[in-house]
Amino acid sequence: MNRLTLTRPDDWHLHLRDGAALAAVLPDTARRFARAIVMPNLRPPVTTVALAAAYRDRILAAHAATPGLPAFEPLMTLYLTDNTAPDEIDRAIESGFVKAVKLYPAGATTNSDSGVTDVARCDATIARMAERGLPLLIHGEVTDGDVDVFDREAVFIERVLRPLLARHPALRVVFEHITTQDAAEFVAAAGDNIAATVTAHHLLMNRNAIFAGGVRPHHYCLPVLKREVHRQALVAAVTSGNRRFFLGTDSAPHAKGAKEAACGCAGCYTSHAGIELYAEAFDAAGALDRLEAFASFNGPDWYGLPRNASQITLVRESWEVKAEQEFADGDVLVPLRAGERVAWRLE
Ligand SMILES: NC(=O)N[C@@H](CC(=O)O)C(=O)O
Ligand SMILES: [Zn+2]
Ligand SMILES: [Zn+2]
Repeated sequence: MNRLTLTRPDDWHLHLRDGAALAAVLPDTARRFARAIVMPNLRPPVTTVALAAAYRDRILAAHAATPGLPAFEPLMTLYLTDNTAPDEIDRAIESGFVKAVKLYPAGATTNSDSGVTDVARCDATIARMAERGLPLLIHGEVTDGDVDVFDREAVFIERVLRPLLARHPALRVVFEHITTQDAAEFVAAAGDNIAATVTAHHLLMNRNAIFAGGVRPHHYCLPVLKREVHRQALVAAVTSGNRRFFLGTDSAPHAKGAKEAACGCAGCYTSHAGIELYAEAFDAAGALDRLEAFASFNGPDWYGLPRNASQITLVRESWEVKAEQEFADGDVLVPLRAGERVAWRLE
């Protein structure tokens, strides 16, 4: 197969940032994806429906400022804090544009300082979410100092996620950017209320990529890349036909200077090849026929939204990724595969 026409996909986990950075990265997403679940980890975080409405307007303005882009709908999220009130959940549902609430364990990842210190403190608010069917999107890593960084996701399942679901069995959860066999098996064994997003970079790389010939800051993201056995388990999960796994790029742009530093930021930028990289991963697994469900059907079906009506076409024709691309504040960003080739091209 050298040409692949798909229902236009959606990105169920995306960082668009704000201001000039937003304007710089949004076109890459809008050329490929009709909708995206937009992460709320701005500074300050998007903690209320009012802040989400204003952020949504800035995204739509950035979209309108680039002529010729296909239509794009941002699906907004709220950043859960220890102080998020149950009423905010009602307001989120009434808004129509807030589709989920995001749980960042405090200190787990980029801009998570205002995150949740102990999820039990949020029980009343989470109970309201379970009652009203608003999904909780989870960055599933513990931050306890006694836990090895490569084990943070697996330990999160036992210490936090299972107890949370025991308290709220009807809660709808997306286990975000899963990176381990443990998480893939947990989701596969769970009920219909539990789903997961998987990034392209976790399908394509294992942890060797962080140290290939020297330290590679542009391959550092959270949760960090894992062993090959885990990468294989993720590929098996997304190509299994299970409808509770769907596409979420976790494209997370940072300025080049912030990545190439003594203490570099976590996040891989992948929106420039947001669907093409997944095509490579599915192709390598001999499962291109499963890509459309993963990229374009499973997400909207789980969220209860219509599938997109338009299509995109990918061709098996390699192209070279730019060494860097425009970002913000006079700095550039370094996209994944910078200076190297991607095997599939968007027509
Ligand atoms: N994935 C990352 O490594 N970074 C994300 C945050 C996140 O999704 O955890 C970011 O906002 O930069
Ligand atoms: Zn995360
Ligand atoms: Zn993310």
